[in-house]
Amino acid sequence: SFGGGPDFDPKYYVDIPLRYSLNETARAFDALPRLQNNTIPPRVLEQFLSQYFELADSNVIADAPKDFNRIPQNFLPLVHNPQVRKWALQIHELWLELSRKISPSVAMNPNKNTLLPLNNTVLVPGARFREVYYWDSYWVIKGLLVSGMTDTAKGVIENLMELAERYGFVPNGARIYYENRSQTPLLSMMIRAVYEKTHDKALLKRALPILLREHAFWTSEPHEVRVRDKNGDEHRLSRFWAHWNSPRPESFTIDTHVARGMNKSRAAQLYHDIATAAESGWDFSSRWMEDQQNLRTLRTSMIIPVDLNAFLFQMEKNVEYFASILGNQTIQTQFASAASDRQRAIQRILWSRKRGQWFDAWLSPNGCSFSENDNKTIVYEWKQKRLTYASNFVPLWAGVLPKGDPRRALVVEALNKSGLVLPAGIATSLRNTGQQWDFPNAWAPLVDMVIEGLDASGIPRGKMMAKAISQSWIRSNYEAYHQVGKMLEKYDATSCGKIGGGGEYNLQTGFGWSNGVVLSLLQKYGWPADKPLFCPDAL
Ligand SMILES: OC[C@H]1O[C@H](O[C@H]2O[C@H](CO)[C@@H](O)[C@H](O)[C@H]2O)[C@H](O)[C@@H](O)[C@@H]1O
Repeated sequence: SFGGGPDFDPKYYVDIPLRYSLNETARAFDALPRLQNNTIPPRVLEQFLSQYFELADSNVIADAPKDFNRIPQNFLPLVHNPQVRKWALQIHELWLELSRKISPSVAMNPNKNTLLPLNNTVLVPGARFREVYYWDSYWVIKGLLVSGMTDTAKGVIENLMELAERYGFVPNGARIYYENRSQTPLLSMMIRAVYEKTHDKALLKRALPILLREHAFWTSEPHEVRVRDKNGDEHRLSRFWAHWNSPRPESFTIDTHVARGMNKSRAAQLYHDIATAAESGWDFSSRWMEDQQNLRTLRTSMIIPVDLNAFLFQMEKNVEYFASILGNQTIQTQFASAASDRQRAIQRILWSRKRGQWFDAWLSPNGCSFSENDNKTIVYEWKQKRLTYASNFVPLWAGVLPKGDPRRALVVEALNKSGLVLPAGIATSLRNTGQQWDFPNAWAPLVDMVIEGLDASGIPRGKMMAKAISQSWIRSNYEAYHQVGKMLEKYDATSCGKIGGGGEYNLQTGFGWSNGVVLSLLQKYGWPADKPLFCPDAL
């Protein structure tokens, strides 16, 4: 509905293509009649929209990828239960609903579209998310590989690489209003997933210079910061940082409401921390707030996040690996050393042996000195904020602790006792703030990283936990699918089949990463013929 009702979504309006030129549209808008309080009557505005704007999806074309087969060859060989197979095939079929080609009109008329042109098939998350998203694509690719759609997966990577060539980083999503920030950097993991399936060296050759550029983006100021450990040794770690200090166009009305009553410079700082939270993928969460219930106290850009640094460690290891395959010794050595520096920094700054997990470090805006190596660079003071979030366990997945390291057992135990492991997956945090990246929501990407981390830990208890979490997650997704008829963006970890909620927009359906995670977990663990799929209490 238009005019600020419960279903009003500002993103819808910034996504519609213009029918005429920007100038012509602006002139017509300025000429609209206003009420005494300078607002435009809703009906006049609606008429203006239908006259001057195209339909929302008129710049994309539904696409059936060539490598899609209704029954893929060798599909889920370990799934023996017919009910599970039937559902998995329904999920597989959803790739058709989420596949789009960008209309040539987008490249021809960039000023009439906020959508960015892309040459290959685009896989969107679903519903309001009508464009490709950076970190979502990793779990979409995992699912596409299970579906035997390797060429489509390569096309998704090629799209992201084209964006990275254009901007020097992969933007949050393929819209012009996402150009000011990136998102959780998982491009190297996507490339590794496809390489492990195809052994396609040409892909690695094409990707290597792009990954070097992406790495430089995350390891230069303002993303990179310097800190000293207790012994006085200096380390470099990274943070999220959007180049934006206005309301997000896709959430304009929401952001201006959050910043109401603030002076200009305080509001600009808040808008920056809002966009920075969007770069983290955790928009929004108590994780970034000074006062955990108050969005107005976001400090995202002054936090060194555990997960970001774990992802960058993984990127460094992947580049080292790709360079070794391509026979590029210089890069191999350079990235081996970057990875070991980051591993040391993560352990010295973010690790807590006592708590068996890693915590985000909060930078002090006032307490800082200058680097001894170069007396212009700031070295921040910092403090770990010891709160429980699913992100505290991402380094286990990223392999920050080497194989056989006894600290892995501490992490498994800490996760087991954390309160995050619930009957229907992994809660994002322990705090219910009404924000979507908090309790009780459980998100497919976090659940997948926790499961994969536990499974790879080499600790028998961790392996058992991984399997049990996978089963409860699949059951919960199925139960919700059975009720709603759709795959969802997020679920509620407290009860099997319960749907997620909270946040600034309504619960979305589709849904790329949820589909990818169910398929990849079914590929990994299978499902015996006699194991029931419904929630335990529904049996
Ligand atoms: O429109 C509000 C915000 O929506 C996006 O964030 C959420 O959806 C993404 C797509 O599934 C997901 O990647 C992200 O983790 C979610 O929080 C978008 O990424 C934000 O930039 C945007 O402001």
